[in-house]
Amino acid sequence: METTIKVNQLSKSYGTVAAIRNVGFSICRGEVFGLLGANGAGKSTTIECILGTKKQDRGTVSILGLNPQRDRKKLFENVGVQFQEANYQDKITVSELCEVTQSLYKTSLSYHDLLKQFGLSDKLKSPVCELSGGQRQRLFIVLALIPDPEVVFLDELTTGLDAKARRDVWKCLSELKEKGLTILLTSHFMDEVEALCDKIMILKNGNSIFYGTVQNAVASSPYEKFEDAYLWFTQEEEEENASI
Ligand SMILES: Nc1ncnc2c1ncn2[C@@H]1O[C@H](COP(=O)(O)OP(=O)(O)OP(=O)(O)O)[C@@H](O)[C@H]1O
Repeated sequence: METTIKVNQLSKSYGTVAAIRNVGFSICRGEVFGLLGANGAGKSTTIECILGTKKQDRGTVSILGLNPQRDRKKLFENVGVQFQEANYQDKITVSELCEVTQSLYKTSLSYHDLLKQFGLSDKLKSPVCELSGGQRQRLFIVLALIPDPEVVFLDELTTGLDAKARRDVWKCLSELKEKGLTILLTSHFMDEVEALCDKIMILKNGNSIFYGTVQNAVASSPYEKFEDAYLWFTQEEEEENASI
């Protein structure tokens, strides 16, 4: 299978804080990859190094065969990023923000279709600042998909969404995956990870403590439920590390 993202022995420190150490994984085309770990585990740092918005101290990154530091422009055309909060004018409407986003790219998808898929059609004329938290979250996924990217980065995918909206987002993403979209997501919800991710990496204090499938993670733990296995991994390692 064609590799979309390849990360090799990535390390980055902020001053004396080692944010990530020797992180490595690869993601194939059409795969959903979950980067997991507690707050401060190193997820954002890893993503920023892959996108080239931060420079690693050591290690290499290849995304769509490009070097993110060198090929920024080409990368930008083919990679979508969901931001938690974007910078936009106070009173800008949903359709205006979509238009502006579309104008940044050479090729783009119809944002009308995307808004429909994500249940926001009736919000076209609404100011973004008047959307609910969950609606805004979905709008940011739409913005990430407007460039018709080959890879999309979704940070805390469904935080703030109600149960129905979460299921709808999962369904939309599964359909996009079927069409070959590669997805790297972070999530603190293990049901979501289980429903969507082909492979996961669990980070703890900047170290990779598990890399494989959800099924492997469960099988390597004494538990039957993934959430229990996840908690076991993150806690167990702490005790092991403490005794080393
Ligand atoms: N700009 C920075 N300057 C100094 N330290 C930083 C900076 N950014 C991150 N860190 C530190 O690096 C470590 C990893 O942070 P990172 O943001 O990558 O974690 P995260 O897993 O994305 O967390 P969250 O789930 O809260 O978003 C943390 O200890 C954090 O305090």
